[in-house]
Amino acid sequence: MDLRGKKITVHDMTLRDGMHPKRHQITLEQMVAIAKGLDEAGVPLIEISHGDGLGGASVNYGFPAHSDEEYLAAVIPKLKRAKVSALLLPGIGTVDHLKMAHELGVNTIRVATHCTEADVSEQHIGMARKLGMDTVGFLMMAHMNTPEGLVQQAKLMESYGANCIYVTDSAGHLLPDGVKARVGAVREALKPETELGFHAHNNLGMAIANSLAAIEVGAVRIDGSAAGLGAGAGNTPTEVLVAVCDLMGIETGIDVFKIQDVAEDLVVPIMDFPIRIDRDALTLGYAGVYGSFLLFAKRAEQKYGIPARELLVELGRRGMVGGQEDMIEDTALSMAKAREMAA
Ligand SMILES: C[C@H](O)CC(=O)C(=O)O
Ligand SMILES: [Mn+2]
Repeated sequence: MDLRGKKITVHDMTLRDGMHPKRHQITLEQMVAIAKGLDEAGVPLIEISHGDGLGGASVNYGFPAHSDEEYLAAVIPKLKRAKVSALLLPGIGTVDHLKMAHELGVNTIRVATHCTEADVSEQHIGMARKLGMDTVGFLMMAHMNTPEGLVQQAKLMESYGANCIYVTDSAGHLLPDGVKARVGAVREALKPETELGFHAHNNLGMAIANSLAAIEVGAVRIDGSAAGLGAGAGNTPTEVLVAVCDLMGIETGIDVFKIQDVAEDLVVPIMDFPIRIDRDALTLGYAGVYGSFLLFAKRAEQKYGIPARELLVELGRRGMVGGQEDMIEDTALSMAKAREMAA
């Protein structure tokens, strides 16, 4: 594929999706150091918030080391060029969170919904646009909708005021043809001025290939994460994406070696465990399960003795989606009881 001359905006997820494997415990010092490193490497847009978005601090999603306000207030003044985005899931984040982020200098708001529920994003997208923010609609678990279905959802978000729509492979389940079908269909259906983005998870080892497939059919914003720090087997590693793009003649504006150093010197040392495609992360991709369920399933394995892999397969079979985190423990409990009865 010849992608020479294309320009993309790399959007870094280390300090938001990376909060999942850190159990939302990144310190302010780590956050500032990594954000400054990303900025110096030329990353144009950096996402900062609880892993589940603004307002995610809760029993259901986990309490972070610091509030969204504290992270944003610590990082934003330290950046020279990079802009900051925040994720917001309606139902978790409120319009007040959105206003707080705007007041602290957040440039981009990404309003995330399940891929069949764009209608719940109207209020937040409308408010972000009213505030003059770069406003993105983020359709999660995109493998669970057809290209035609995604087009309808993307059009809704566009009609509410989003100037960019993301196809989000939350489970890392898509293969390049599936990415092309979805991103390509959405590209054809939206206004030419509406940008398209793609967010990958590397659970099947396809994050780079899928990101290139998305660029091929019109995505201009691509998410990455330094050293891949993100839910499941992580996101598209930003440093690998930048190197591959450089070789292919795709412009990112990011320094190939500086971003490697951020990954190696600042991000790998803070990992609580290696971000890799272990059997559980692979099962997320294989069974099409929401990336951030991984640690919940591993915890349930410890508590109820149900192997995380079996639990994840069952969650996939039941079609569980983000927001149903409380059902993970319920499912493990019922599987454990069923085993006890059968014994
Ligand atoms: C709340 C999720 O972590 C958002 C995301 O990054 C995804 O769906 O993938
Ligand atoms: Mn993600």
